[in-house]
Amino acid sequence: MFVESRLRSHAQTQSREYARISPSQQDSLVGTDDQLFSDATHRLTTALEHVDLPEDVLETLKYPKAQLGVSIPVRMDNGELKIFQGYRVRYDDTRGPAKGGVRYHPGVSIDEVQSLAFWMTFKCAALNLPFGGGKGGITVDPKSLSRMELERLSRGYIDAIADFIGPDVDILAPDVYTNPMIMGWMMDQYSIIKRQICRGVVTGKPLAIGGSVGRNTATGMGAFFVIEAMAPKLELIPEQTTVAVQGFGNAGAVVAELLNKVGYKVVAVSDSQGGIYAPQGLDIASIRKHKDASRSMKAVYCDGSVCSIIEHDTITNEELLALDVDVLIPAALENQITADNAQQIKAKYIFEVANGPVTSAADAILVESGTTVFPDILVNAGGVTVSYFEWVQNRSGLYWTKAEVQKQLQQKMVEETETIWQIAQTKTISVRTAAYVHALNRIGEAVTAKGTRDYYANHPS
Ligand SMILES: NC(=O)C1=CN([C@@H]2O[C@H](COP(=O)(O)OP(=O)(O)OC[C@H]3O[C@@H](n4cnc5c(N)ncnc54)[C@H](O)[C@@H]3O)[C@@H](O)[C@H]2O)C=CC1
Ligand SMILES: O=C(O)CCC(=O)C(=O)O
Repeated sequence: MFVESRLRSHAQTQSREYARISPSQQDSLVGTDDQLFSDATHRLTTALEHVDLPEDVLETLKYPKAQLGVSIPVRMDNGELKIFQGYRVRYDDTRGPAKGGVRYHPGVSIDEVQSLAFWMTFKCAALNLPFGGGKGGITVDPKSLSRMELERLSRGYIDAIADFIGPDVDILAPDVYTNPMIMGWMMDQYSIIKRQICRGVVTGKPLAIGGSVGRNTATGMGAFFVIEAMAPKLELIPEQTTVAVQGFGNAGAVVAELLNKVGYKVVAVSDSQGGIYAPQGLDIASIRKHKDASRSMKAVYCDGSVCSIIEHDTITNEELLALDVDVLIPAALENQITADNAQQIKAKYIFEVANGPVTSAADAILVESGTTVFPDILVNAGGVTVSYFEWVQNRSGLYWTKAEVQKQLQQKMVEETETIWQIAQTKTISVRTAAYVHALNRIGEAVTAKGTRDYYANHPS
């Protein structure tokens, strides 16, 4: 009875939100292609075998709490009106307001946003952040827009979703192809609508308007702390450890550079155009500098003011994934390692900096071939952890130093890595399943603490 009425409540929330979207979006919201989401929830089913939680908790977590699809009209620079499709999903808010980034990418769909919001729920619980999971996105190629068009689109998105978000409801942040500048526009637009300054509705903002130092590098740095915490247990000696990184953006470039700085041999890096490879190791700092300046993946070595470009061998993203390296770091998009290419993976360890880069079918193949996967909901959680610090700073009005942010981040990442590793060892389960078990136990505790909520059973309408 309880489960039924709770599910009815889910359905009512969703249909109210459906009413605000176009017929074509309704088709996509009900999910014509829900492969990614069913694959994401498969992880939950696996973890459930190792936790002792009431049926109600598990049933509730199979569905997003609320989802919104919007059409965003944007006046383009040439005078034409274009309509973009946007989404926001609040997956679960049992432990606190929903929290998660906004993605701008041509491949964004409701299925993808739902999956990303699902992962955020478990990520925030795994790290013990007082948040639930949310995510948003717009189906757009941001590289094809001018800066003014991008700003109009970002403000239009906030106009469309303003009633669905809030500093105590659902908090936005950057993800693929969004950045502090866009977060600044979003916070400003929300504040205009609410007629008051609302810093806490968006994290990853520019420092000048309430951002936190260290948020921009937090995802890569968090992943670095996870790898460093695991290195002694996995007997990884930096100078003897080769690394390949797919995706050279906010997350991938930072972890590649930090590893390189402490001696790891980063032999390959890539972006959406492909990658470069040097078996003797790349100088990541110089590649990053050049990429920032020219957007192309080349290595530049400078001696004083004289700089020269070194042409390295190029490789495709598929070739990068199959390199014979010790550590592989997918840091681009989901579904990169699937049943089709998992057999070609030679890396001993995969640290998932991207969300969902390894499918569950691939997971099973990797277990067979002896590759250990450290999951996204742990490895890339540094971003949302510093987002939490930013939200706390916005609420208190007291701003932390870079050293404080990094110290707190390191402490959290190392502590949860150790705990999850211990769960995996004790229960003889994969690190991914251990991370879900850890998160599920915390979510279960929160559900129990809130009581039975028999209100729903007594007020079925
Ligand atoms: N930015 C953040 O704070 C967080 C990001 N993540 C995840 O990390 C991943 C990367 O995100 P960001 O670095 O923030 O994005 P970004 O927009 O800064 O960079 C994305 C990078 O991936 C590359 N890329 C895009 N498509 C690719 C493809 N098909 N093959 C190879 N490379 C490709 C791009 O060229 C770019 O270098 C995503 O899965 C994101 O969800 C996870 C946690 C937090
Ligand atoms: O910083 C945040 O709130 C969320 C970052 C994000 O979208 C993610 O961890 O996937």
